[in-house]
Amino acid sequence: MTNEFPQALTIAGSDSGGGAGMQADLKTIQMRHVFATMVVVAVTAQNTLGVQDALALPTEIIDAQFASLADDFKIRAAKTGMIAKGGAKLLADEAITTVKEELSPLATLVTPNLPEAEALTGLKAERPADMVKIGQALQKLGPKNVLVKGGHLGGDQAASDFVLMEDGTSFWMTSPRIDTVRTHGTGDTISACITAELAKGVGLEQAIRTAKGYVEATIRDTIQVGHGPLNHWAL
Ligand SMILES: Nc1ncnc2c1ncn2[C@@H]1O[C@H](COP(=O)(O)OP(=O)(O)O)[C@@H](O)[C@H]1O
Ligand SMILES: Cc1ncc(COP(=O)(O)OP(=O)(O)O)c(N)n1
Repeated sequence: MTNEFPQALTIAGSDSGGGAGMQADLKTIQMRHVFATMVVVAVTAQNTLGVQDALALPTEIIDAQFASLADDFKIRAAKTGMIAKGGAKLLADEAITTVKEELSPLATLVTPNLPEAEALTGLKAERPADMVKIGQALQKLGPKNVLVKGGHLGGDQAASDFVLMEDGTSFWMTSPRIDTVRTHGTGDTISACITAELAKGVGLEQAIRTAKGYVEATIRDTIQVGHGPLNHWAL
């Protein structure tokens, strides 16, 4: 008997520009040699400059997509998320409470950027050390593991992310900050890569480290498309 090919799920919105959302997830998961399935929850009119419009899909068609997948696939890891870096309103205010109180406690890992972490905890990060307190506050909401992404600290500080694991251990992942504004889709890309690695059976810490390396490569190896998407072919 052959081993079943690893399968992962992304529950996401569509980005017409192909740089973030479910398109970034699909490209990333494919690059990790995992079969990607998708539940589309919204459609956005978007490009690498920003989000121009968005429409949430009716619950019935979202439920139908889950039912279709359940009938056919053996999904080993799933991800969701839809708040954009630029502050574009992809999630209704009342949904933030749902994310906090109902979704977070179910998660193996949450991967907020700093504006998202602030919305969830009320804590602001001005320097890397503040990210430790944020990680601890987030873990109290119930997710087992927390990855606080530091891309928004800006300035000349390195791109440092803080990880707090279920057993209380923690580690930093630091990479040189690449001097670019072309980072649209980085949040989706790092979490999709983690999801794909988990679907393959890789341990969580290794999956997170692999994803940090992959997202750095997608930012560094630029391609001439529009105003500059990530390069999901990067290795
Ligand atoms: N200019 C950059 N150079 C290198 N890595 C970056 C840069 N900007 C973001 N990153 C990395 O990309 C990932 C996502 O970053 P972040 O901007 O914090 O989240 P989001 O894309 O969700 O807004 C993190 O691992 C972060 O360290
Ligand atoms: C449809 C859709 N979903 C999610 C995002 C957010 O993507 P993310 O990688 O977190 O951040 P941006 O770099 O895209 O702001 C999105 N833009 N679109």
